Amino acid sequence: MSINSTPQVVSIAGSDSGGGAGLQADLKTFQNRTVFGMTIVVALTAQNTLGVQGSYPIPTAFVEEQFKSLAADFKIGAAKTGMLFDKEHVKCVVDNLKAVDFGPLVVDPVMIAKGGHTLLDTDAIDLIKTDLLPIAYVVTPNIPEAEVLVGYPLTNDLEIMQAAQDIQSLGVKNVIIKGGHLLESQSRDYILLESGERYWLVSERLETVKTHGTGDTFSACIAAELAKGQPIKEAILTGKQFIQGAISNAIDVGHGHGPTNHWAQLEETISVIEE
Ligand SMILES: Nc1ncnc2c1ncn2[C@@H]1O[C@H](COP(=O)(O)OP(=O)(O)OP(=O)(O)O)[C@@H](O)[C@H]1O
Ligand SMILES: Cc1ncc(CO)c(N)n1
Repeated sequence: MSINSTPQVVSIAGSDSGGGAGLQADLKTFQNRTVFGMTIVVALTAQNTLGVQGSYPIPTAFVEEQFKSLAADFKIGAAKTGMLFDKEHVKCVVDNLKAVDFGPLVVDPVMIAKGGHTLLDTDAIDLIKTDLLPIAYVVTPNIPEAEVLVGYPLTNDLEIMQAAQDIQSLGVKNVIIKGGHLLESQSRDYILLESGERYWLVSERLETVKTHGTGDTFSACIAAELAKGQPIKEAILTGKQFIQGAISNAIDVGHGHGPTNHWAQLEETISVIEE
């Protein structure tokens, strides 16, 4: 009888046919970080480095069937969510997560693709706040997503720090507000942990258009490290080191906002700045 001792992780998200974001980015990241990766497909997109040409939901009954298949066989040590499509799918994912033990949950509250295509109906946002975040261990909004979650603009550090606290008060234990959208010479992510510890993770901002799927790759790496039993602070640092390595060692595919390099190594030049 198997004791399922190899670290296992699942991504509950949408497929990116272009391979740089969504489930494909997650699986590539899991492979790099040497955890066994699985998927629960919530939606499909026709997508490339130029944008999202179309999207299509998987029937919720079939999303549920995938949950049941995995729960019946594997010992999943961590999970992440990405593109959840609409309210009905958020509810399905929440109900199913409550019925299984997939370990700590990383929620990447994916809303809009970098090219502007909607990946989550806006009327699903309330349910993310009231039902998904209370069962999440970590949430990783970018600045626009954090603004939607808190309902006010984030224009300076103080507002970002306040937003992290307001998001934590929705019930999620650890909050990371990603600074990839801040136009500064540094790329700074703000972290508020369950313990109350708060700090910025700072790296050199890389001048590139090849940032398709950065958020997915970052959160997938955190989920992979949690599945291996890493404490949250180490898992987040590894996520930042991995995304820095994946952006800086560029690959050349597609004609638009190219994907990151999922076979890159960790880039260790990250500073931790206590608040
Ligand atoms: N140009 C860059 N140089 C260095 N780090 C970056 C850059 N862009 C993003 N990052 C880092 O990548 C991670 C993801 O941040 P970002 O804000 O881009 O996520 P996102 O908008 O959710 O991405 P996506 O929607 O493409 O998945 C963060 O750790 C951020 O600091
Ligand atoms: C399927 C999918 N999930 C997430 C993102 C956000 O990067 C994307 N572009 N596509």
